[in-house]
Amino acid sequence: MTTTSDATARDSDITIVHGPAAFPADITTVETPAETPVDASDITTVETPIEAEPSAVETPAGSDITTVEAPIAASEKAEGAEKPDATSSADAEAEIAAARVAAPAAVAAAGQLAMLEAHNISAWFGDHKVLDHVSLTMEAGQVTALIGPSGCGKSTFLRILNRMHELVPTASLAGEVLIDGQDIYDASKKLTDARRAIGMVFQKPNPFPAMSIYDNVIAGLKLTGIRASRDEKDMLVESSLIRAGLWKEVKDRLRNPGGGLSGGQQQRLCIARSLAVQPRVLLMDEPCSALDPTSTRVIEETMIELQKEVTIVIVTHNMQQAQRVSQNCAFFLASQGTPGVIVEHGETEAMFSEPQDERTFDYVNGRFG
Ligand SMILES: Nc1ncnc2c1ncn2[C@@H]1O[C@H](COP(=O)(O)OP(=O)(O)OP(=O)(O)O)[C@@H](O)[C@H]1O
Repeated sequence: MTTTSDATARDSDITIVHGPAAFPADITTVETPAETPVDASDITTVETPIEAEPSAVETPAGSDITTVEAPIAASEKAEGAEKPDATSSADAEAEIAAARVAAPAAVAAAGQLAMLEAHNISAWFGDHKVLDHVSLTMEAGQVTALIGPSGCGKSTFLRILNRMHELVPTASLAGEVLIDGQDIYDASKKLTDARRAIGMVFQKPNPFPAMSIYDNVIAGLKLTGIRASRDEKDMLVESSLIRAGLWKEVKDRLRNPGGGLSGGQQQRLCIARSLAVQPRVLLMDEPCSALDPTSTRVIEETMIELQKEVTIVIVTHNMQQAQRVSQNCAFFLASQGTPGVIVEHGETEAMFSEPQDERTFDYVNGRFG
């Protein structure tokens, strides 16, 4: 057990992790061109190298210098922000951090479906407790949907599952997250291993807009310094885009900028980018909330295909979506200023047709939230 936080006093017998201390210390900033065609505000602090020429983003041979800048936006949000922007710089930086640490070993681990377990997770932002002893098993090869009203801690819980919560300077947590029985917060485990194995897709698509579709997919490899031949890269790009359900639409324009794709295509490009580093779990934080119904349907179909090879956890406010894509469901609630808890969890079908708790019944039937 590690204890690195003043939160220790609250739960002295459980793992506490705090703030950016565990963040990689070595920093290389990568800049996004200011004139990016789409949503540059979402990603400007994850700065892409100059004009996004593929060669320009190559990590120097044999080096391990590419990493992420401190989570500036996170500290700003900590000052009373009601809800963090899901596509904040911290998010994008963390995604790059995850990509950064991908290693050939991760590729070797691919194909094994992973079970994720959260035990007694409590979480704080400063003194504000936002989750209270939340436990949930996310079954291997299945989609688990996290549902509940705004502010009940779903995103916080999701970010704890791959150690992104600690990017917020005021954040602390207690509890355990196990991937196939291994605690990702164990002192002997690397932060980077967790982010490598457990990928994340955010609410708004955040590709590098000026970078080509091809280079967006393999951005993680470049940033990690993983060496691959041109043929290997070609195969990885194709397989990742196929798995993300985007290949047919882009195979003839792989050198076009990622920012030129539609919103739904960009989100699938981000999924492909996550898949390229071979995660065993994919966390998706309202991945369709910025998309039109057609794009949403395509992403949902992609998720249904992907669950055969990657365990998926999705936060969604869309009850129909939860029913369409998930086998299991957890209903979070934070009533009247109390920290979020899981009121009920189980098979999605049962949760919607025969909920055991009246509050679940009311929520899934649209009576509040
Ligand atoms: N960076 C932060 N700093 C301070 N408080 C935060 C931060 N992020 C979230 N919170 C607070 O934590 C609580 C849980 O937020 P969280 O985003 O996890 O809820 P949510 O259920 O995902 O909400 P939504 O459905 O609106 O996305 C809220 O009270 C929120 O204001």
